[in-house]
Amino acid sequence: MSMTYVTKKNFCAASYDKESPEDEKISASAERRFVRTTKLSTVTIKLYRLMIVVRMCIFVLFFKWRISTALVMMSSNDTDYTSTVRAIWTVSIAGELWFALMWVLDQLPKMQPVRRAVDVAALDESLLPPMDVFVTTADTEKEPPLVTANTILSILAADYPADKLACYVSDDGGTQIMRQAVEEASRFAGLWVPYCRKHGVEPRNPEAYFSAGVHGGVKVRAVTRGEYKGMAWPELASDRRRVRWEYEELRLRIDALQAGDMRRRQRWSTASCRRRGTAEDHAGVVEVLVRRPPTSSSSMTQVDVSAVDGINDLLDLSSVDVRVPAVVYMCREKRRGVAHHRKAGAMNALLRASAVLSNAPFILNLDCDHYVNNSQALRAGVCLMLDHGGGDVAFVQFPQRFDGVDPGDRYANHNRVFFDCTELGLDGLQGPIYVGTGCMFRRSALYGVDPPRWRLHGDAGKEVATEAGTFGTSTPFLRSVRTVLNRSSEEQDATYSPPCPLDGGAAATGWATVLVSCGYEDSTAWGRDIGWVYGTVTEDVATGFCLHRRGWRSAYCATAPDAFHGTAPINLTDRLHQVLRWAAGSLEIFFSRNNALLGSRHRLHPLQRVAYLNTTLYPFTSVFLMVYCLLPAAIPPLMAGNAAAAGAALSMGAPLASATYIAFLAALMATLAVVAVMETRWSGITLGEWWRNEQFWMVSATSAYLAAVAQVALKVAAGKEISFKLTAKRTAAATSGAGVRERFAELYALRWTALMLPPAVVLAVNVTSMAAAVEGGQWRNGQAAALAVAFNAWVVAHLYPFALGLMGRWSKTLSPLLLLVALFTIRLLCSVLRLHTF
Ligand SMILES: O=c1ccn([C@@H]2O[C@H](COP(=O)(O)OP(=O)(O)O[C@H]3O[C@H](CO)[C@@H](O)[C@H](O)[C@H]3O)[C@@H](O)[C@H]2O)c(=O)[nH]1
Ligand SMILES: [Mn+2]
Repeated sequence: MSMTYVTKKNFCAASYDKESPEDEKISASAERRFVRTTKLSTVTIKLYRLMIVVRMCIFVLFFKWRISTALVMMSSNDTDYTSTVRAIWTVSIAGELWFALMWVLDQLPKMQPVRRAVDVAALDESLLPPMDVFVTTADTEKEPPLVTANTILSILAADYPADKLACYVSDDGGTQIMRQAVEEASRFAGLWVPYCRKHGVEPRNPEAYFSAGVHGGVKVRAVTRGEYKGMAWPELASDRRRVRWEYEELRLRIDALQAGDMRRRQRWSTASCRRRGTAEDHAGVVEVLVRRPPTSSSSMTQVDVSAVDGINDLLDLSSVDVRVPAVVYMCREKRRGVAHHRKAGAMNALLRASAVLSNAPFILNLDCDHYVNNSQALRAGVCLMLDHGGGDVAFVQFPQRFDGVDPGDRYANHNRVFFDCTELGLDGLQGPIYVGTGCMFRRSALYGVDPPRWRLHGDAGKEVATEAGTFGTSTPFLRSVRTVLNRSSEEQDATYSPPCPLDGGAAATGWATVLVSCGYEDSTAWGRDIGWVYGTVTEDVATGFCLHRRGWRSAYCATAPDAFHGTAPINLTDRLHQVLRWAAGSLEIFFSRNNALLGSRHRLHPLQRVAYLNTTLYPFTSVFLMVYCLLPAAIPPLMAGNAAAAGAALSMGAPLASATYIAFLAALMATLAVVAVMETRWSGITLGEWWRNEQFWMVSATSAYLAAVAQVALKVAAGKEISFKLTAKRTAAATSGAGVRERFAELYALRWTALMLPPAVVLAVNVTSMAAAVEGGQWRNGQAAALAVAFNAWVVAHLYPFALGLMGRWSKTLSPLLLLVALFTIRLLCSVLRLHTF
């Protein structure tokens, strides 16, 4: 089966591109070509680059003119108001400079995209390396166990050798119901996995598979005879019916578990005494629920897994591989008063526990709601890792795609501009930024070693591994680290067999339990130099940055169909909390030792550094935006009683200069639009998606980003930690069968009206003070007014999704209120322009 995957390839600066002797050795021994790369050099991309350069030239001319005019205005004014006039000009120009800078930081890293096709069919079965998949879950209320169970099932059923795959579930909530749910899922896997293999069904998440076609409006994915990939078409219908029946049973059982748990809230008891534990205080547990199956796939007989008891009565699986990959349940120890570092802490615990159980050279991380949507996804990631030169790739980031977003995507959940433009653009440099779920890692990279091309003497990792001060004191773990670091990248494929059989032996689980105890990381380098990075709520960006800074590359892997699917927060409360967390986390990174401007001058690609600067600075724009929008309104009160000074502060003086200003404004807007159109052309996103993104950016900038700046200011000044508020994951079941209106009912809740206040106040104040100025004849020159109105119109236009959310009934048609706002803006613009011609 051959599938075409389109992504883009990493290129570092030419000087880095020299192959190390080790690389040459590898290429000589095996000509590995799983990835085909072509530089994008269409007319569109050339025009795109040209327009970016043109716009940057316009910036230069604009600021030259703007600053010189300002200097003239400031020097010719010697009234009592000189300092105020000066301050207003300075603030105003500072705002414009910031907006220009942020645009440049955002655009530059996108200028060199390349296209990459991954050839999964070329990847021989024997080359597939062992893979550990980490699933994180933290709260059974916000993250229903059924969702996690489905994710686990999709992983177990992925098209990957069962003896090379292991699924680890981290339960940060420490609830026994989660463990039971994982066990239920593992048991059902005994039926589900062989069924998927027999009929080649997709997607391999039972909930998504069985509900395809149930939801109105949601894409239907029923297999037709033409697409059928399995081995017994006539049997498909009856097998499907039986498996569906069993799945319904599973669903009822897990729902019943959850209903029962509501009353009892059973958690693992605390470590210190036999008290009942809480989410923040409970013992560490590691349990192998399904052991690793025997290696030989020729033994098609049933294996020793209780899960498959009696399945031959249900389906004919006589010629199907019925082996199920290993499943491990893990709950790290937590104690009150001891920092647990949120998801990063959970990932590090998983990294260590898996090291003594299976120690696979590659790791895939999926949040509990992100399931495998394309069963070949794991292989696609492996292609990028094993390709010639892939030894320098620390991680492969897949785009995040979401189910069940409202058809209009009014809160820009799909994030297409980020994934399809920014991440793709970065793939042409040193690689995409790590943004959490759907990311495959090279284990050795997480142990803090240099990538092969920067490794001077081949085995720099050896000394690191022996230091208990770096990795902690567990001898079995140090042994496993040494195994990983001494293995060359060539050996990280299938020629390597896992040292630990994952047989559920007491010794190994005992070691693992020690490794997930909460004191294990004390006085070690965990969270700083190795593993996932602590100190920020966006551990993903920080971890990726540390890897890139060491000289590692990353790769972007967009597959068709999408590799993984997850749920997105579709109500505004959750969405804004998510955006707030990302913004606050970014600023935390900016104020940490992982600031993009610091360190490793020669290993980080210059434009990669620019991208990280942009990623960690963007929330500040909200402050400039608010000040800039409010400024024109603030002038008349500041200048009360002195119309001449107010005029000086507001205007550029001569009408000729004013015409220049309008011309600049038009040129800047036009080039912005052209660049956007070009971007949609080369990346394949639609103009609507681009616009939605702009709109939601404005919504966030006038709300969540401001809050993030405040939160981080509090952290920097008073040390107040930023919390990780989990996003609620809905079950598809909760919404199945309902109409679009009911399913997105939350969107129409009026809860967030308060958020409309800041922009509404800005608009109202500006309009009132403008009207007053117009009446008083103070504004002989219309520039400041035009500026204020243009900005207000921009803000209002961006609040469109908001307005739609508030007025659900008219969401499909043009709402009367919006029409009113538009008319009002046009009227104001007309009067300002007329004013200008006087
Ligand atoms: O103490 C914690 C907190 C969170 N999680 C897990 O972290 C994941 C992400 O949480 P979610 O609420 O879904 O956040 P999102 O904003 O949807 O996630 C994005 O942003 C996060 C960083 O802010 C990344 O960690 C995620 O991988 C990325 O998908 C979930 O699986 C949680 O179970 C834990 O395991 N322990
Ligand atoms: Mn999530």
